[in-house]
Amino acid sequence: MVEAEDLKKRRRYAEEKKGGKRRWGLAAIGAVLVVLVALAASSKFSKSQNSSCFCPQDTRKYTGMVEDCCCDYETVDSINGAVLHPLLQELVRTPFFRYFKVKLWCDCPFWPDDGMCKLRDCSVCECPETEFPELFKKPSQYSLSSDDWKCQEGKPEAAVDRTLDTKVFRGWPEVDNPWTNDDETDNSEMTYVNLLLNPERYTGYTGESAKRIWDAIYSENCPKYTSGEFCPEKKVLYKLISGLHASISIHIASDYLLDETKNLWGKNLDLMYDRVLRYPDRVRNLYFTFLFVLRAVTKATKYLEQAEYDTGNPVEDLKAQSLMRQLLYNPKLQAACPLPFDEAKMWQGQSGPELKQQIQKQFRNISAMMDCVGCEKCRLWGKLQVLGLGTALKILFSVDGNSHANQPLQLQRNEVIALLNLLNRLSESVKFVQEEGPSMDNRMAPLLSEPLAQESNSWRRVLEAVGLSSLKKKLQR
Ligand SMILES: Cc1cc2nc3c(=O)[nH]c(=O)nc-3n(C[C@H](O)[C@H](O)[C@H](O)COP(=O)(O)OP(=O)(O)OC[C@H]3O[C@@H](n4cnc5c(N)ncnc54)[C@H](O)[C@@H]3O)c2cc1C
Repeated sequence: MVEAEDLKKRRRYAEEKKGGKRRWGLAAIGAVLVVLVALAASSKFSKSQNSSCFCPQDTRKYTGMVEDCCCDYETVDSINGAVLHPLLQELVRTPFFRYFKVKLWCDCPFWPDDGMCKLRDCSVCECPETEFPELFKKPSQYSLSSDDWKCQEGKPEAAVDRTLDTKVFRGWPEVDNPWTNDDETDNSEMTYVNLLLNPERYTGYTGESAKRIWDAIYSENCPKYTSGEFCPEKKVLYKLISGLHASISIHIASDYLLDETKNLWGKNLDLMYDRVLRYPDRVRNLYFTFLFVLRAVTKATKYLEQAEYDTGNPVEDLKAQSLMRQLLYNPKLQAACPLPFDEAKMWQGQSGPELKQQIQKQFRNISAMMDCVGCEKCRLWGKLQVLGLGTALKILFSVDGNSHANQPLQLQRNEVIALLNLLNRLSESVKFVQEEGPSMDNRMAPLLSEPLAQESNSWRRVLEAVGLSSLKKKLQR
């Protein structure tokens, strides 16, 4: 009996002990679950606080109106893909739009030029004689030997005939652009460059020289506005430069020297993400700049429609004119985005005229800074795109909006070439962002959260030091 009683007690004790263990086990699992739920909730909270939800159903990161513009992101993407991009790609290949007149060898007015370009792709190829339109050609007494027309890569001092035939400007006025530093009416030291032979791509121009230029542009000439800034004029210059900078970075990343020994070129999506895609502000500024320049083109419709696209090649010149008309009068574009940017809202306040002068001076400084770019090809595209922006600013802000009665719009041939080539570059960049952005965000964002990207480069470096970059690469494979 005693033994049976004892046995029962022991069994009960064993059961209780087992139950106790189970309860402890359950409690521990519960605690872990609570911690996990809390972590998940807090990360969801922090994500929603940073407005960067990575939920799979949230496929569009950029929605609604592009800031200060009259067109939304979805429309920009669709109209760019269906109309603008294909037309612009063809247009910039026509002889009229592919030769750009530029002063490449200039002294930097701010500090000594310390070219940091290490690739031969840094240099600009001059136009081969066979490619040069008859009308652009120099008078015969000044003509060069065929050797002089060869690519002058790595030979900055090589002689280039800079005399220009005045017939080049037939039908086009000689006018200076008030927004840029170069005197566009001064043809001395100008040379013609075939843009198709000199694509905007990675050149190896980096380090202190490049950084100093961007730093000087941002800190001295277009400081970043505070988030509470209401004055649209003060934001415009910063957004235009940041949008252009984003576009340049995208072109570097999309045509990158992946393997120097094999001369292998291709996309560097990591770089595109690191420099642009992971900064939503930069992407937004790119869309803003695109719409701003598009508005300038559509505002100048009458002028651009009637201009002479004459290079002495009737078939190609007709094509240029026809493509231009298709762009200016495209019914899809007119219906979807009739007023990409409303310039009439600008300079309304009392200080309007003063503000305009100040911004014009700042932009002129930025354009002067292009003479300090220590890589020839970067300087070519820097100058072209800054002249394009200057032309957009001139069309939108230097001319009487409606009648052009006080100050009729007059554009130089080179301004039109710069404006349309700039629009094409921006259109390419918007397309890259639309095509690569969502998949890159999905791949990279969980590894590198947005506030980390924006605010703490040092944290990023720490994470990269502990192997985040190799993880990123593995995931990309
Ligand atoms: C006019 C110009 C044209 C150039 N063209 C070429 C070219 O054709 N090919 C080539 O290989 N290199 C070119 N470069 C060099 C290139 O732009 C970079 O400077 C270089 O590749 C080094 O890049 P980075 O990562 O140090 O950052 P950078 O691009 O030099 O940026 C410097 C700093 O500016 C800020 N920043 C970057 N992007 C933005 C943005 N979109 N908005 C606001 N702030 C920003 C960041 O704080 C960044 O650290 C050009 C430089 C200049 C000034």
